[in-house]
Amino acid sequence: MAPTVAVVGGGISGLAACYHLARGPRPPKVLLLEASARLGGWLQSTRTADGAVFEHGPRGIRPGGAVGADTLRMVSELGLEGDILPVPGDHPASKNRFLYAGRALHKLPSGLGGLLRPVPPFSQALLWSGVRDLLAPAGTEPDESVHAFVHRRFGQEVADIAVDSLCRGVFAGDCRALSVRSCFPTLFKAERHRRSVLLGLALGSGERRARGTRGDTRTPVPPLRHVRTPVLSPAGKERGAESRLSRRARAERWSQWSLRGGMESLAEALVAFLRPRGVELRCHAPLRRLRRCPDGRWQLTLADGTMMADHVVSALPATALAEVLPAEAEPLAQELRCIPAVSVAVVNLQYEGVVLPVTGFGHLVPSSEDASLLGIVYDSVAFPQHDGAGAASVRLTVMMGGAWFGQSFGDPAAVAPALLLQRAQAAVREQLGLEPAPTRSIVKVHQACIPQYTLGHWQRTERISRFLAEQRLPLSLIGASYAGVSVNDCIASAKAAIGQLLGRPC
Ligand SMILES: Cc1cc2nc3c(=O)[nH]c(=O)nc-3n(C[C@H](O)[C@H](O)[C@H](O)COP(=O)(O)OP(=O)(O)OC[C@H]3O[C@@H](n4cnc5c(N)ncnc54)[C@H](O)[C@@H]3O)c2cc1C
Ligand SMILES: C=Cc1c2[nH]c(c1C)Cc1[nH]c(c(CCC(=O)O)c1C)Cc1[nH]c(c(C)c1CCC(=O)O)Cc1[nH]c(c(C)c1C=C)C2
Repeated sequence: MAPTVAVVGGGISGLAACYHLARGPRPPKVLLLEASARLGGWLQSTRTADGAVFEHGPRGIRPGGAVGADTLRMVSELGLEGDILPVPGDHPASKNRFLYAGRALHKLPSGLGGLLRPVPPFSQALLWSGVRDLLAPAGTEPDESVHAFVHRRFGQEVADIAVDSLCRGVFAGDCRALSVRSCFPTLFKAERHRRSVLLGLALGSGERRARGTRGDTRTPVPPLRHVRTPVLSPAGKERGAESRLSRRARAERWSQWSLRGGMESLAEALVAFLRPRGVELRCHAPLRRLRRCPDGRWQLTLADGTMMADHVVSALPATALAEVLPAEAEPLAQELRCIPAVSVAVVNLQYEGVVLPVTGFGHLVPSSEDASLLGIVYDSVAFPQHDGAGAASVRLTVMMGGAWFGQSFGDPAAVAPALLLQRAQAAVREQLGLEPAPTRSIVKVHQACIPQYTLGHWQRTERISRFLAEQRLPLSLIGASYAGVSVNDCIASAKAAIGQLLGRPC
């Protein structure tokens, strides 16, 4: 009888794991368990009757690198090629990003000219920060906060303004708490291998090729029928032939892409792929308890009974997995509880008859300017196809809270949506000068939605890997909590884990 694999968590990581389990020859029996009423996790798009699309989670995926190419290959195989909305390299949303600092918008410098002269909000030419990096000795610490690392290599202003904002625009996090080794492994390795970050980025880190993108904790795993060995998978880098879509993305220098029906259509296409292949997809099915049976299989306790599985792939947030582990896995649960996640308020706004003062991807706000307001995405610039029918509209997404949610708004479970809407509208008035009231607004509070790789995260994931290996648990850990929060990283971690489980690259 084919072994049973239970995938727990129906976000993009869990769905991608099912996809790789189902598409090979002689697939195991696959069951996906999702606690909520829908599949897709943070991939959430609202489609309105007039054809507009509002993203409440990810809105753009990067095509570059091995992981970006792998996602595009999957998108092609799912038949979504015709739905792709690319943002080419010469588009304003690719070229222009802004910072709101000193109560004004500033375009982030690009090109040589922007580096040679002082460009506000920076008081000196960024060239000098580059020179500093080329001359500074290499660091010796095994990990450092992102802020400390950038301060040491590029100086205080770059750390306080540029990198503070970058960490808010990717992790909704505080660069003084986040780990450079885990959040920006390319920068960390560039310094380690070439002494200078810029040299490392220009020449490549000089590492041997076959390593994961974010960590190096991969454990070799025998094929599924023999599996009693654990997996904590970093985003995998094994490459197949480049897809036509990926070649096109490279030729047209896409900075990001979306889908005509919004990012949620990626989850829907995966569901449509999985159902006819016999994968059982169960919503309203929260996993309550995992227990190891004497024969080595797992017993999964659900709200309405129990089931057995030979292998469990956890695509849950780390803290959710910690809640269901058996008592004998308490050392693992303790590590998992130390991987926190921050909450983000996402407010979508649509305006009619207004013009943005600048055109670009959006702007970020350094924490020193306004800790509570992370940034504003100008959605209608990158993806006007999502504006819907009718008058030309401006669609914006205001993101608030993150690592500063508690101090700014209190408990995310109790905050009033009206307060968030008011704060978002005030920010749009103040920072973009749009005075009229929006014609449409949607407020969402995403609790614990972006994991934070804090200082020492790499040691935590190593200890987790070691525990899984020593205990020989038939358990794979994938998802945003471990080795990259981007959609690409989540899909790549699923692919790597299933490749190890099946004993062949996916
Ligand atoms: C506001 C926002 C903007 C973002 N923007 C971008 C972007 O532009 N580009 C990009 O690449 N990435 C972006 N990301 C990051 C990316 O979207 C996420 O990291 C990714 O979607 C996480 O997917 P996941 O499957 O690992 O986790 P999740 O989506 O969190 O899925 C986990 C699933 O597990 C379920 N679950 C929890 N407990 C249980 C249980 N006990 N039993 C069963 N099921 C359970 C949950 O209901 C959920 O569906 C953004 C994220 C957010 C929140
Ligand atoms: C203001 C808050 C946020 C915005 N987006 C996110 C948050 C928390 C989440 C997010 N954004 C990106 C990723 C994926 C990272 C990856 O490795 O692909 C995630 C999880 C993409 C991204 N967005 C910005 C940057 C610099 C990046 C990194 C990749 C890239 O260069 O494209 C900038 C940015 N994000 C937001 C705004 C308003 C903004 C402005 C310039 C929203």
